[in-house]
Amino acid sequence: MEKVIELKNVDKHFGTNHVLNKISLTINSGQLVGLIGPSGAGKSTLIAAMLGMLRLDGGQVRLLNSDMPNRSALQNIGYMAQNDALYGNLTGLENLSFFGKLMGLSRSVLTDKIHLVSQTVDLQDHLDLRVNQYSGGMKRRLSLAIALLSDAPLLILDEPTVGIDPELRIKIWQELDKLHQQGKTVLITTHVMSEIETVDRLLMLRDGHIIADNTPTFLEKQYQVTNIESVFIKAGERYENNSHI
Ligand SMILES: Nc1ncnc2c1ncn2[C@@H]1O[C@H](COP(=O)(O)OP(=O)(O)OP(=O)(O)O)[C@@H](O)[C@H]1O
Repeated sequence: MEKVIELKNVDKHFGTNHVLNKISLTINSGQLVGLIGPSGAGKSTLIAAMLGMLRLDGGQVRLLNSDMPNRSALQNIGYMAQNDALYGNLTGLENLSFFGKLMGLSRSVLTDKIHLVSQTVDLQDHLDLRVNQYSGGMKRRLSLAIALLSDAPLLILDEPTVGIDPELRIKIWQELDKLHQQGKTVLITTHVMSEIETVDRLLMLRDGHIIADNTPTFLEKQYQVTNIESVFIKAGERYENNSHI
């Protein structure tokens, strides 16, 4: 199986804060991977490290067979950051067109894709509104739509469902499942534990370490609980108890 993301001993401090502690990790092609951890655990930092957007204190990252940082490798990734990078003075449609053209999509492909992704995130009726008139949730949805525009084999989505209503969240997960079934690799962070039950693999980050890495079913059995929220709590408690011995 092809390695899509490979981290070896990735290390990062912010001052005295050891955010990534020699993390080694491989994600294979076609996996749907959930990344969870308490607020401030370093999930966004880990993603930035994967994308080569961060100066590391140590370690190496390979992404889609390129050593990172590598600007051209980023063209093969649909990335959604936690902070929306949108043009407020442009409409939703103009934002989608702008980013689609940057991705090199032809006019006809772009028209079809915009139609598809704006329905996925339920923004089809708001595409002519300027983005600075969008609500926070609408901006998140537009950012997700932009990440879904490309046909990239790898999607990295940092908190795509924050501020999004439950019904639409289900629709978005259906779309992610579809992309997963098409063979795409998807890495997603979330605070919504219930939505992460269906991933192939769950990574739990705490104190700069991956403290759990397995299927949700395996982890629920291991911690003798019936949901991921309880795994999250128990794995955290076990880690805290062991780290203070
Ligand atoms: N540029 C930076 N300079 C200094 N500290 C930073 C910087 N970026 C992140 N940090 C710190 O690194 C730690 C990890 O931050 P990060 O944003 O990666 O966490 P997270 O797990 O994504 O959190 P959340 O779930 O709240 O989004 C936090 O303590 C944060 O304050």
